[in-house]
Amino acid sequence: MSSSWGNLIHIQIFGESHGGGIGVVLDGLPAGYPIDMDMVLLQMKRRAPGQDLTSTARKESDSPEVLSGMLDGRTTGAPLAALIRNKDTRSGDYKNLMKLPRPSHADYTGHVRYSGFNDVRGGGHFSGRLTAPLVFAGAVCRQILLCHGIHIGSHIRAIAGKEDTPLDPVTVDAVQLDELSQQFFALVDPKAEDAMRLEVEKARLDCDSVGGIIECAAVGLPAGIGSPMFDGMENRIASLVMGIPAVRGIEFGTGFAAASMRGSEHNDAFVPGDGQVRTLSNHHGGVIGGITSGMPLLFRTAFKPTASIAKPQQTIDLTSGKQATLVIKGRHDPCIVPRALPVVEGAAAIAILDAMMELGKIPPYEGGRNHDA
Ligand SMILES: Cc1cc2nc3c(=O)[nH]c(=O)nc-3n(C[C@H](O)[C@H](O)[C@H](O)COP(=O)(O)O)c2cc1C
Ligand SMILES: C=C(O[C@@H]1CC(C(=O)O)=C[C@@H](OP(=O)(O)O)[C@H]1O)C(=O)O
Repeated sequence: MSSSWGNLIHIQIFGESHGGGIGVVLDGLPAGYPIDMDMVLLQMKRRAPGQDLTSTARKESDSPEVLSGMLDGRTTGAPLAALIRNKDTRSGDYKNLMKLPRPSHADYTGHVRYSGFNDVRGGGHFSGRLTAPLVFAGAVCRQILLCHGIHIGSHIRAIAGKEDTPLDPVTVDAVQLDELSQQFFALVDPKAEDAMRLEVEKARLDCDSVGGIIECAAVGLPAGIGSPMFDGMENRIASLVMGIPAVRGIEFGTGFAAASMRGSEHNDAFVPGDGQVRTLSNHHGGVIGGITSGMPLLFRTAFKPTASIAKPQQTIDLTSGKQATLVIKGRHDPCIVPRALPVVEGAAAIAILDAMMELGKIPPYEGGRNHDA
């Protein structure tokens, strides 16, 4: 399976939802950077299952065991490997799904692609659970970026059509993003929470699910990071974000709405700023020609409603080829969005760090260690 990514930072994610564990190997990290494990654990906790009624009831502590690549709280430059054990598996819930694939989950396509040998339990390697190691990798990368003044945060832009106030693409700053990136149900306007939760709860009680949108931003990024065509900043972020299970789309800046604007409306006028060129508006979302402009980088990600719902559904019996009725048992997120916030932020951090390293913008920590000093 193809679960490796990166040019300079290379990540390899392994494991299955109901196997012994899941994990990540992060290769190519710069040496000497301090990693605060409490900050890593905070991000792991934001994503962990079993939080509240918006999430699956499966309980996992998601504490990563760091096997290599760190010494005395700093990166050593060797591959950083982390293992997260699976504990609360209930594989009996998946017995009928071996032959009755869930509509909109990967049971059927996985069955065809891997000749029926794929592990369906808990979604196997397709599971949202595999985003735990992605969050670990992202939490490490974002701390390296923080040493260079780059801050990343996100909020729930919408759930089931109930909207939060958008981030201001021009004035969004480090303080706002740092605050958002510590919260579970992160919102710009906390008043939006009740209406969103109500939609999730209504869907849950209806044996159904809902989707939503996450808006993510990064500030402090210098201008000039990225490349044209196939290696642009958008391409790199999108390739990781689209790898997050249940993601259906991503748009940068004004995104699809740009299609119905005039050039005179959409163009962002250049103005002199504090020692750097800025733009008056930020429809471009911080990236032009695949290269960062120095303005806040901003994108939105659409999540579909969770596939596994408790309502009876129509499917095919893979053994007989006949139509069948499926009733899914088990513990599922009625809405994936709240737990996906640190996943999206982590994906952005990995992509940005990789792009910066490629241009030699991430030096060894403080120029390296002098053991004689
Ligand atoms: C954090 C997270 C939790 C998820 N939880 C569930 C879940 O409980 N039930 C489910 O059917 N899908 C869940 N998903 C989504 C599925 O894993 C995903 O829809 C499936 O693997 C098919 O992939 P695709 O939607 O990207 O095509 C979750 C995804 C994420 C990111
Ligand atoms: C375990 C997690 O989420 C799981 C993601 C998931 C899926 O199909 O993606 C299905 C459920 O698995 P299970 O049936 O084993 O409870 C979720 O609980 C996690 O995010 O850590």
